[in-house]
Amino acid sequence: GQTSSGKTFTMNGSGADPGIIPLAVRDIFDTAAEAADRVFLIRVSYMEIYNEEINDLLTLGSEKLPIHESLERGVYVSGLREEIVNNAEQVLQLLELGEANRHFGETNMNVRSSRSHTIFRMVIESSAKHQTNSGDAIRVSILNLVDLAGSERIPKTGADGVRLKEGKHINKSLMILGNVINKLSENGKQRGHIPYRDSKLTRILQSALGGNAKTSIICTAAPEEIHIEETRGTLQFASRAKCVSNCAQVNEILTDAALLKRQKLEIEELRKKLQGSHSEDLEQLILKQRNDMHKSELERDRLAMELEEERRLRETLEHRLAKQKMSQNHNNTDISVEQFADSSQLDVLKTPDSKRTPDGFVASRSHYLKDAEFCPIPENLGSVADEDLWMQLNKGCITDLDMLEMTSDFKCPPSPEDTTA
Ligand SMILES: Nc1ncnc2c1ncn2[C@@H]1O[C@H](COP(=O)(O)OP(=O)(O)OP(=O)(O)O)[C@@H](O)[C@H]1O
Repeated sequence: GQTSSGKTFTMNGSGADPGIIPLAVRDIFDTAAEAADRVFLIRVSYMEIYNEEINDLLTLGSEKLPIHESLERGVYVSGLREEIVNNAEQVLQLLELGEANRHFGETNMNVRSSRSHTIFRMVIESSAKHQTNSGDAIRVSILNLVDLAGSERIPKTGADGVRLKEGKHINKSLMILGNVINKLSENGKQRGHIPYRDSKLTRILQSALGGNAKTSIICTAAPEEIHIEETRGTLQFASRAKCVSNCAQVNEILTDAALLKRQKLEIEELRKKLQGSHSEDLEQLILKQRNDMHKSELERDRLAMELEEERRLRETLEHRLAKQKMSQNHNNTDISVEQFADSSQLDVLKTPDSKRTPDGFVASRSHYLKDAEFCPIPENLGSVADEDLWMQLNKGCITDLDMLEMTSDFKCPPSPEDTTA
């Protein structure tokens, strides 16, 4: 608002009618007292920007403090005194001290015109009294209560000399504040560069204007018609400022211990999630491996049974061969087993067509020895061999009798029917 429209009065008020600053201070301490589960540390500072220079209002004779910027603290005024306070009264006393140090000047429009912008700052830190799952996080809030010097028309204020110089600085910084607000109120992509650095006021209030902050602006206007231009300008500024939208979040600072504790919790949660997501896959894998193992066991049992069967068969045959050999040794006229050295002949022992007798073996198979050389018919038998007699003479060594019929020496006796005919 223009000069003498009531900005300082709105912020400070009077004894009987306290302004925003004393009301806010009391409110903060009341709220802190209600939050029984948290401990608070509150610090205050009070500065003014006079002729584009920063003065500490809580330190007598302090002038021209520089602005610095760091990753940890952001933009800050170096060397500014910060007082730790425990109650509202303490703060109000400091405010009084600051007011006494502030630059005021008499103009045609205001006998006690603010010739500087002031920033009263409260830094409120809090942490949980008792340790919680979220660790020892410290919440940090900063409350800036700003009283601007009023814009002024030089002819109206009648400023000259020092007042004129002050007025120029005031107007310039207010114009830059207007530019910053205009830029911030533009659509995100069209915003472009925001000229925070063009004035100390906007630089210090950078985070409060367009950063992680909630900002309230009170505009004051003089009702007289003569000030209509200034009132119009004030209202234009207000309508632009309404378009700025910020996104405020809770600021937390973590101590090393709190950070470690949080990270441990996060790791634990992630581990649980990881186990949960893999358990189904693992179960399926285990099930498949069990099935495979079971199949392998069945196959192994089957092979073992086959092997056992083979072994038993082999033993039986070896046993028979041994017996047959002994039998052959006792009867030289019998066919010797050695005659069957040819493996193809030995194979007949396994053929299903073999006529099995406990002590005998099959001498031949028709498809192995087509001429039946294996079974010379004994001389005393003549041309016809009776099956029983053949077996008797051969001591159990029987041959394929069907094959005998095909030998050249074998003459089949005529059947009784044929003889009768
Ligand atoms: N609401 C109000 N009730 C009573 N007095 C008021 C009110 N608003 C302003 N005043 C009085 O008007 C005068 C000018 O007010 P104030 O100094 O607050 O104006 P300002 O906008 O801060 O001016 P400047 O920009 O020049 O500092 C003061 O004497 C103040 O006490």
